[in-house]
Amino acid sequence: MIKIGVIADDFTGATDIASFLVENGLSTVQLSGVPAGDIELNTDAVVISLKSRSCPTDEAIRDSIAALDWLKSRGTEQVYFKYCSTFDSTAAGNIGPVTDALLDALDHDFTIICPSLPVNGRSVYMGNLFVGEQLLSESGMRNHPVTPMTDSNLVRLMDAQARGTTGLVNAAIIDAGVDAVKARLEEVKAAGHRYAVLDTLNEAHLETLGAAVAGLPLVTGGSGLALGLARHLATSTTKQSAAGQPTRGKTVIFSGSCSQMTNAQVADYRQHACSYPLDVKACIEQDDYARQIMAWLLPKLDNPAAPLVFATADAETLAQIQATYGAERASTAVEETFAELALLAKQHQVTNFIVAGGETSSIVTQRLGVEAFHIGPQIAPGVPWVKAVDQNLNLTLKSGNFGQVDFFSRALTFMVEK
Ligand SMILES: Nc1ncnc2c1ncn2[C@@H]1O[C@H](COP(=O)(O)OP(=O)(O)O)[C@@H](O)[C@H]1O
Ligand SMILES: O=C(O)[C@@H](O)C(=O)COP(=O)(O)O
Repeated sequence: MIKIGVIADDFTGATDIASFLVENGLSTVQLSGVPAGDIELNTDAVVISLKSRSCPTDEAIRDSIAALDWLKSRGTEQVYFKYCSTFDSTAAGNIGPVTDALLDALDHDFTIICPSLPVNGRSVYMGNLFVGEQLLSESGMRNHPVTPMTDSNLVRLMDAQARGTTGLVNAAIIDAGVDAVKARLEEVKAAGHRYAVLDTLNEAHLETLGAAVAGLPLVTGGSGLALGLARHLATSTTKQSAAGQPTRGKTVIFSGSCSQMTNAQVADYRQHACSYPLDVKACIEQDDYARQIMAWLLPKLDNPAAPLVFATADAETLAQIQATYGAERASTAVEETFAELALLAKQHQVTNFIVAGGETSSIVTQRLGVEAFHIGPQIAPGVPWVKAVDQNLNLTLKSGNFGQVDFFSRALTFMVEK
């Protein structure tokens, strides 16, 4: 029986939530999409990684329902739809429609919306999402290449995207404890709302919420709530991360995120290692571009400071590129170049991949053909090493916004001899 079955809308988000489940005592396996064949699993939690955040809505629904069917066939007690802690969604919005489709398929009519992750500065107050001290709409997320966020109000965002209406459980009620939250959820439901946004300011709130929503068939949110649920469900406090320990091998770093944090991380790492700036024009126009980059990488694969290939650009440069080539054309070409490069690197015996960016990580992992991961130690909150179950591959899938400034150097220090 799976205690928590997570459907994650991208791969970095999936490793993020898997790492919080593991850190808080639940054994967890992460799957790359819905497994095609039979797979033997004996874990408390399963996280299915999809690439459904910014694809067309009907595809996102189809993939999420396939994941749900698989989880139901395994006897999952609670389903968790994991999206970004910054509520990343396109103007048409996949979070609302996928939530509605999951509720329908579970024959249920109520769920909660909880994107917060206080340890990484994502909090919700009176239904408004903050990144550090800034409203979401005033943070770097307003310049995201694929899902720019220009509204911070979760009630408004849900009302625009989803079928039903949204109520609020505010911070004062959460301070009052588990019973007060349960009573308020009943009130929100009785008022005819289909969703309740949960304020969250700190870890104590997550623990209260974890206990209060433990019985709901479907919960939705970022990875923070997983901490609360895992602490409520786990029978031991031991971290379950030994199976994902990375071993030493040829290593590359790919950065496809344009977040402010990844820009700072790339600038920091470039001082210590060889780096290759991706040329977006060449990604679009040159069929053999990935091979050219592989030729540059080849003599550097055993460097103690692993070589870095980056598309990461600041907001102004990105805007110029998007104006020249179109946002979708540019991002698709960049993603495809990283995917081809990953496959070439694997053919040249690279076993360790450190990848920054959710969309980038999703396509790289899919192209490497990994079916399932063990979750290893956390390099930063929400960013663990993961180890392929079925091949000799160690990966770090870093959310664009997460990690310390020296994240790439830190990640390299975790590898041990086989
Ligand atoms: N220089 C660039 N020009 C255009 N698009 C880019 C550039 N660098 C990255 N991208 C695209 O931006 C998107 C970044 O998304 P993602 O990888 O999910 O990062 P994050 O985790 O920051 O959201 C990807 O589709 C990537 O291909
Ligand atoms: O919840 C989060 O912030 C992350 O887990 C996440 O979803 C990462 O997405 P990207 O920022 O696109 O890497």
